[in-house]
Amino acid sequence: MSASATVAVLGAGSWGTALSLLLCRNGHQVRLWSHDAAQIDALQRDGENRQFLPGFPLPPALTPTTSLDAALAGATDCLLVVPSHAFRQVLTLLPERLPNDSGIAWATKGLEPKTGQLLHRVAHDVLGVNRPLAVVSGPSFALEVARGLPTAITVAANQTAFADRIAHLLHSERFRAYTSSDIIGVEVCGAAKNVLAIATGIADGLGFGANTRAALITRGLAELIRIGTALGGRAETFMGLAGMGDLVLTCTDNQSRNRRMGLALARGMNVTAALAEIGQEVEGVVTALSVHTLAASLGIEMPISEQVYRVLYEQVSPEQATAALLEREPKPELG
Ligand SMILES: NC(=O)c1ccc[n+]([C@@H]2O[C@H](COP(=O)([O-])OP(=O)(O)OC[C@H]3O[C@@H](n4cnc5c(N)ncnc54)[C@H](O)[C@@H]3O)[C@@H](O)[C@H]2O)c1
Ligand SMILES: O=P(O)(O)OC[C@H](O)CO
Repeated sequence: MSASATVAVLGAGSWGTALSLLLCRNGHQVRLWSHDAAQIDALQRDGENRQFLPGFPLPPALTPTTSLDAALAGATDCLLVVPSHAFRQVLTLLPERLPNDSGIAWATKGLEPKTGQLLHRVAHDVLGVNRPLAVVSGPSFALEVARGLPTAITVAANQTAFADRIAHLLHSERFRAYTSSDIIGVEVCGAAKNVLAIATGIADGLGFGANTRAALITRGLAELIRIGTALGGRAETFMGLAGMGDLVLTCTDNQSRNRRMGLALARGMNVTAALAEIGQEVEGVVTALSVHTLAASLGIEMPISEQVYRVLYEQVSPEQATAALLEREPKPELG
């Protein structure tokens, strides 16, 4: 655990709130910002985040605010936890409010929806390439972190000292933070695993068994490695917490909104209705489109992710998508 810091956490959904609780438990002060005044009113009134993470009282060290100036003034650290669709928009508000050399970390998992860019590339666009940047990723359901259940994640940064700083802020006996220098690999894992979690939800929803689930996870990992290494990530990253760890977590547990999207699609629900039922961000829906475009432009085969894209965007039924996967010709497993 590091000396007491003042952290601006930008994004007050379930993950921003859970990380804020963790930081407060670690002895830090947190300013939790939301763009939504009604949400901040509710946090102040209820003393908890009833909408996104009910049942966890907000400690005195946590100050909810709708003012970005108040959140950032004098903050020692800044952690973005907004959905990927809001990432650039929020990032753009930061340079005029932060010293030029202050680092920025994020725990968002996804690609920029309109461009398919990795989020550190968006950060380069907005902030330049010299600032310390870090991404926090890995198998971590907000609810379990809020409950203090043991969790391990990865912090990948462009500067070793910055990875160490963010890891130390988050690290505790119940939350192990490992460091990495592979931002690309860690970002690809966090984004693309969501598409594979939708696939596994579909398979489980259609009544396929444990064999199918294991096959999807393993062949899904091969897809992650293929696209991630083509984009410049290191192969070993995909075997770690941000890769295999998060893939297994989201493919196997119904706390995952992406997996629940797949289960809903298998019940015959359309995407809009399923999103409304889930009521929270489901990053894999837009990421499936970006992965489809990226894989095509890189000439990479991602058959499972491709079928998820077809179900989401081309009115292919879950049954047809499954049949298309099963009808593929045999091929060598490796290579
Ligand atoms: N929930 C988890 O367990 C978990 C774990 C790891 C990573 N993540 C990632 O964290 C990110 C946030 O997810 P979440 O689970 O907290 O989402 P959530 O659905 O719980 O909450 C979304 C939050 O984003 C805010 N928001 C929406 N549009 C915004 C905008 N334009 N500007 C600013 N804020 C906006 C909403 O007000 C809300 O507070 C996602 O990328 C997700 O993949 C989530
Ligand atoms: O609920 P999901 O599917 O967005 O997954 C949440 C986290 O990414 C799990 O690590």
